[in-house]
Amino acid sequence: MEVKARAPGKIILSGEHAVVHGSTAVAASINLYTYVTLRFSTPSDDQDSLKLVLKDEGLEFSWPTNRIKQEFPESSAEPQSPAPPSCSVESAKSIASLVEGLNIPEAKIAIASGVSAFLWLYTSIHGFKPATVSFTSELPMGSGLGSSASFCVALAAALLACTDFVSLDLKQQGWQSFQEKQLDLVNKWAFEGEKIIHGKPSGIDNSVSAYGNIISFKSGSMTHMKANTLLKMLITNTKVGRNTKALVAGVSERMLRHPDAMAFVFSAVDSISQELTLILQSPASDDVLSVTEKEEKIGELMEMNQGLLQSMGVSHVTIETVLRTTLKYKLASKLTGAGGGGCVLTLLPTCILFTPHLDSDSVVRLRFRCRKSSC
Ligand SMILES: Nc1ncnc2c1ncn2[C@@H]1O[C@H](COP(=O)(O)OP(=O)(O)O)[C@@H](O)[C@H]1O
Ligand SMILES: C[C@@](O)(CCOP(=O)(O)O)CC(=O)O
Ligand SMILES: [Mg+2]
Repeated sequence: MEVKARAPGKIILSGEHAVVHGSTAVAASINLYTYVTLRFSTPSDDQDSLKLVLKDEGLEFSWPTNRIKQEFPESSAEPQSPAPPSCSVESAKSIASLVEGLNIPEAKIAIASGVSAFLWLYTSIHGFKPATVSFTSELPMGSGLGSSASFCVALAAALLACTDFVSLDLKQQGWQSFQEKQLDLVNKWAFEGEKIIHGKPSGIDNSVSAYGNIISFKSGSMTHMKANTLLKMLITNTKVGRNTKALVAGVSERMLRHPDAMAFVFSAVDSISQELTLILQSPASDDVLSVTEKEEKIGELMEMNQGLLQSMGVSHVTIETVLRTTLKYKLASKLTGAGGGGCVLTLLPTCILFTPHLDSDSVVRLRFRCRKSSC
């Protein structure tokens, strides 16, 4: 049997980092996906191992089932419980020992946390059952678009689809969607995977990847938003690699050094996200002036959020370059995701016809034409 699953990446419109400390954040899913294919071995395959294939990276790993049994003597080839366990210190050691022997190339060592999350989710749900699991993704890894969460959500979805905890008609062709209750389960398992990759995730990335659309999120609880506002966002990838776990830890350390000042920063972010939530949900309008007014407010909130992200220490010189470039065109931008490089969001007013143009020096130049007669 072969099961394919996919889960989307995301942009965070406001509130990254602060959301880890209890502030509200707003995120939307995007149409770039991570895909996973899960195929359990049959006796004719003569394969007594668990294989992980990371197609985009050109990497393939394999663990003999005996080796997995040795590290997880309690595990069985069948799922024990629908509730996801947290990875204990003992289990983390076992996973580290399974990952250590892989000789991952130094340049791709960041992948180790993804492999660890894979091993934890796979062995917790399907024990030492032999299988081949392949991944491919449209998302740039480590760029703030939630590749880690979409990896965990897609994997949890495929693994759970092959259990009795989730009833799907696997004989049916084409994509099927999970019901709300099943998504809750997928989301809980994916969160355990994110914990392994991020250290201390807020849960916003896996939630928006699992449920899609646009959500507001605070202290582990999610509200589906009925957004009435069409927003056009340009995503610029600075191509500066970074690691969410280290950036999140850096903000927590700053919080410990300056608890009072940081509490004000987080509280300001909370107000920004709440105001953004209200604007996005306000009634739609065809009137160009009120649309422009809304967009100006959203742009201003994004700029304020960016300022607060700078004060958390998660901006980067390349992010500042994108901000300066877009500001020349009076466009508001902010980093999205963990920052430190990665992607930047720019709000494109809906009145603008926009043509991104890649010059020979590989720098994106922007060309605009305004549809409004007033500007
Ligand atoms: N397709 C994938 N295959 C293997 N690991 C992945 C994949 N996608 C994400 N990961 C894991 O997630 C990490 C990136 O997550 P993170 O630093 O949170 O950035 P982001 O989530 O913004 O892309 C990678 O270094 C890797 O460990
Ligand atoms: C910084 C943070 O708010 C978002 C991280 O997103 P990403 O992994 O950079 O895509 C962390 C979190 O909420 O778990
Ligand atoms: Mg991530």
